[in-house]
Amino acid sequence: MTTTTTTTAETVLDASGVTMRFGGLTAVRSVDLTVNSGEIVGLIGPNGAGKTTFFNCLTGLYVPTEGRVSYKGTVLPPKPHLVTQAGVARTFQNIRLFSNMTVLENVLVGRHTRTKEGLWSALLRGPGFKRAEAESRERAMELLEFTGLAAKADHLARNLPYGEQRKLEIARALASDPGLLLLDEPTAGMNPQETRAAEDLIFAIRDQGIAVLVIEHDMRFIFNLCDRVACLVQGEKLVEGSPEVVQGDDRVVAAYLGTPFEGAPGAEEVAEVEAAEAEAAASTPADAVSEGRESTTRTTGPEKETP
Ligand SMILES: Nc1ncnc2c1ncn2[C@@H]1O[C@H](COP(=O)(O)OP(=O)(O)OP(=O)(O)O)[C@@H](O)[C@H]1O
Repeated sequence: MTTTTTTTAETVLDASGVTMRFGGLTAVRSVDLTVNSGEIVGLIGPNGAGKTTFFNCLTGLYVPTEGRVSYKGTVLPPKPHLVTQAGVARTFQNIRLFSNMTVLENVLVGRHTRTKEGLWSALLRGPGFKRAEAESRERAMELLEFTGLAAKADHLARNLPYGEQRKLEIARALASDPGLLLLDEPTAGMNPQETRAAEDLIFAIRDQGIAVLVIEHDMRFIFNLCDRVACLVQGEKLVEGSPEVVQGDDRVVAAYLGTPFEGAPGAEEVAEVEAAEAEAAASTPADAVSEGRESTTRTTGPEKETP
């Protein structure tokens, strides 16, 4: 496995031995991944490889069966709001906006982890609350400027075109002032122009000092954007390295095409099943005829006539 490590940068995210099982299914198996300050790291892999499950383990939505996730040297608590408070924000594969709230209100919701005013202050609307509210609005408007949505601050979220809804999700995530932003398929459903704009936005986010971990299926986007890319296959990290290294790795191509290769995650199990099936197929016809029953393993060809 090829690994590129930046030793001088601060480690922002350190996921170590993360495993997530759902009953008998191991969706993520012993995955290690770091993200350093100033980096954009990509997470790729075929459908069902475990990418979103891994994100859910990082953000407290799932409690990993095994493993540990640290942010800037501190182990993250397995509760989404505490993870956000610690400095890790995320967007979702399926857009999760408050569709009947305005664009500005959506960003203000994302701001709540950074406001200190409590319930009584909010109910009494005292000077502390008003000051905090004004600051939140100012910050939210800054973020809308940054993401190019300021002109639509008063529009209902549901009336935004799809690409802008994705941007709004990012603005809302940024409202919690994260040090690490996790993006789950940020360009899904976007046209090429919107995808290019999303790329520029993510570069700008990185330039503001926020490390980024991004899941994407658009390979051109990911290889253009990322400093480092990790490829998951059947829950295991198969390859990690620079975009050039990952792009040129035959195992990654094979994994996407579904071609089996030596050492592939799950390949041993597949080989065992295939061997057992071959053995059964070789022995079953004679047995089946002598015992007067049909083979259940054979799927093609007519039954052979016995003289
Ligand atoms: N809550 C759950 N309960 C049971 N199985 C789950 C659950 N969440 C995910 N899985 C399974 O875990 C595996 C990994 O799914 P996951 O959604 O993480 O893959 P992915 O790489 O994000 O896929 P995609 O690219 O299609 O979004 C799949 O087999 C999926 O069916």
